[in-house]
Amino acid sequence: MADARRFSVGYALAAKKKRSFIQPSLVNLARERGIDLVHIDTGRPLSSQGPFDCVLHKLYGDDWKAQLKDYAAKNPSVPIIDQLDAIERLHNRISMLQVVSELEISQDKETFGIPSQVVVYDSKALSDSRGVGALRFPVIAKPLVADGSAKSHKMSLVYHCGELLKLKPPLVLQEFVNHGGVIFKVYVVGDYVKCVKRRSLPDVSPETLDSPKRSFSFSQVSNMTMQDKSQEQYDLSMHLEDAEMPPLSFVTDIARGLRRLMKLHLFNFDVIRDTNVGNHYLVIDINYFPGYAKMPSYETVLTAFFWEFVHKKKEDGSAIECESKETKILSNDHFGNTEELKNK
Ligand SMILES: Nc1ncnc2c1ncn2[C@@H]1O[C@H](COP(=O)(O)OP(=O)(O)OP(=O)(O)O)[C@@H](O)[C@H]1O
Ligand SMILES: O=P(O)(O)O[C@H]1[C@H](O)[C@@H](O)[C@H](OP(=O)(O)O)[C@@H](OP(=O)(O)O)[C@H]1O
Ligand SMILES: [Mg+2]
Ligand SMILES: [Mg+2]
Repeated sequence: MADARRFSVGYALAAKKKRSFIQPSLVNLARERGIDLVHIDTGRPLSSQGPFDCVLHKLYGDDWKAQLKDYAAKNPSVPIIDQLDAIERLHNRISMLQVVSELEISQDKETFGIPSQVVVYDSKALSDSRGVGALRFPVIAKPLVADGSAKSHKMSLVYHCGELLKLKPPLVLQEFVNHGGVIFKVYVVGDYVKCVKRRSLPDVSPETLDSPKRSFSFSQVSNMTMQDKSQEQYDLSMHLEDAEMPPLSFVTDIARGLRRLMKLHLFNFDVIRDTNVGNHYLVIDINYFPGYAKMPSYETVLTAFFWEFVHKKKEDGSAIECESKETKILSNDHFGNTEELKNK
């Protein structure tokens, strides 16, 4: 007999995130599968809302943290996607990438790592060449904190060390790695992994480095929408269409390893392929609860994820842990088709 029980997934999201993620197509598909997506009003105590079968959230600030902790203490059987301390690791661009070096994955044909980087806490270190260490220019200066603000996405590509003095710490100086102007974004939703291509910064030639070129600022280059014609031109010149994807098994291994170490269900990471090496990949960014609406078939994938989550809870009678033994794993092939792999 069909399961007539309905489930309620409470979501606490900033207005912009709500607009992009809570699309009618997702709400309707989830509803058809017996799952109601319910807005959480952060102006009222969380504990007075619900009941929920699980809580989904991406908000910053002490008030929300206190609300969620209070709710979790009063409702220990309601799973929270994801835990605050696990998410917080991604709010600092140093701790965010440390986890990559903890991955234990055999590296045969393809290898991976992170770019060389240093953290700079005060301006004095920028005028002292020891502060910059052995970094090779150009470097990308990234705000240390990744807290979802527009400021935290404002980066600078710096060609010469004299230009560093203009920057405002705390920041991370990360070696810029030539990667053919194409970035791979790997979306993770529980056990589901999807890799897509996006445009990125063009390579920097040795001639450019020899010229007195000035640093420049940019923000969220992979999401940039240029005027149609220039966008087309740019993608053509970068051979975006032709760029070879990294092997799916390789990115999936990294994704599953990161998921297990970080104890997170919802994130994406950015990977570039070092053009000088060819089969060496660098993880440069990890984002909690990214823009899933940009992922193909996001409604199907997210609905399946919620379904698994609430049913798992129902079967066990308890909140599920990140490392629980899942019997049904959603996977995807190179063509983006979703398939179910049983008892993997
Ligand atoms: N080390 C690097 N070498 C080459 N290009 C880089 C490097 N780091 C970042 N980039 C380029 O800069 C862009 C922004 O960097 P990053 O992804 O760290 O910023 P972000 O604001 O956190 O991005 P997102 O919008 O994905 O959260 C990347 O998408 C890529 O195009
Ligand atoms: O708003 P903050 O907390 O900074 O998070 C952003 C992430 O950093 C980005 O990675 C998301 O874009 P992508 O899904 O293209 O990576 C981006 O997606 P969005 O702009 O579609 O919401 C955001 O999720
Ligand atoms: Mg990024
Ligand atoms: Mg980011």
